[in-house]
Amino acid sequence: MEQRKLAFIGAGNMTRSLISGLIQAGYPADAIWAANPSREKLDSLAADFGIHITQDNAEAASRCEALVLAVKPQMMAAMLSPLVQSLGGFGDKLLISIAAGISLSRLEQMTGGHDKLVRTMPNTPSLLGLGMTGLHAKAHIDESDRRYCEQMMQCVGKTLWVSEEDGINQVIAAAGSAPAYFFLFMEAMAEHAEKQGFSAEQARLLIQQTALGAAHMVEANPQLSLAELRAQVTSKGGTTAEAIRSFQEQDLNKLVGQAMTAAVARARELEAQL
Ligand SMILES: NC(=O)C1=CN([C@@H]2O[C@H](COP(=O)(O)OP(=O)(O)OC[C@H]3O[C@@H](n4cnc5c(N)ncnc54)[C@H](OP(=O)(O)O)[C@@H]3O)[C@@H](O)[C@H]2O)C=CC1
Ligand SMILES: O=C(O)[C@@H]1CCC=N1
Repeated sequence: MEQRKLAFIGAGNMTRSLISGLIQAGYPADAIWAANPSREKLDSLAADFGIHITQDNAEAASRCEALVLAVKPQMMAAMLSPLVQSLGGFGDKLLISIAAGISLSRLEQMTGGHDKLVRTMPNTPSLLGLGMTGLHAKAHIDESDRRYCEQMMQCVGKTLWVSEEDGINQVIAAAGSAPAYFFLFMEAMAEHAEKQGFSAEQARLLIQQTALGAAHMVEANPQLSLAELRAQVTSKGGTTAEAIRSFQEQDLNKLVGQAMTAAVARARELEAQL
């Protein structure tokens, strides 16, 4: 991929995932900067990946052509305001936000009218190169900037462009927040398995291997619908049918739909607040 000078502002979990993926994909460490107020995460990024680090956001930003805005949504305005001041604007730099709940128009305001912006929504499996990232940009963002963002995110997983900005909020519900839904489901299964006499370690093994196997089955069989894969496990008059009947009696689909709707509602609420 194109190797622009790239700065990460905020050196938390998502930054670590992205830097790890970029380095593994052959992006030169010398072209990457990370900035963060506290030192510890920076030191460990420098030790692990050999990138440049600084506690001064303006230093990282001024040295780079592309910036990943990787602070918590609630910190974005407080981070950008002094940065805009000390740089006197972002010039021709490409700004890539990974934050939930901050719209492009709000980012434009926070950056003093800068409009070379791309919104992305990754998720934590990016840490393992198994991420899923949604991307959105307004029509004026050119092809090379789009390709650059897409290739960066493809270093840590798969990507999907959404044509409407609200699609990013739908990506949050279906992918950004979604690893936690699967963890919650696995927690519930593990808790029950433990109650039936398995040790915590045994319960985790049973459930993690099954979840992994199920995800691989989906990936390896694109010709089969999810319902068909489920049908393959569900023998007529058998055990699975009873478990599925029990889920459906509780209207699992409605429950899941409500949870995803709640995630989108919260993302929209943040967009209105921040
Ligand atoms: N976690 C997830 O599953 C996902 C998160 N996101 C988005 O990614 C973004 C980052 O999340 P995540 O990596 O999990 O969060 P983290 O809290 O792990 O990282 C945020 C980092 O920003 C640093 N920071 C705080 N203030 C500033 C500042 N003024 N200048 C520079 N750095 C600052 C913090 O430093 P310190 O700790 O030293 O205060 C921290 O290291 C969020 O906007 C979130 O919405 C998107 C998709 C998935
Ligand atoms: O929970 C959150 O707000 C962030 C965004 C998606 C995943 N974590």
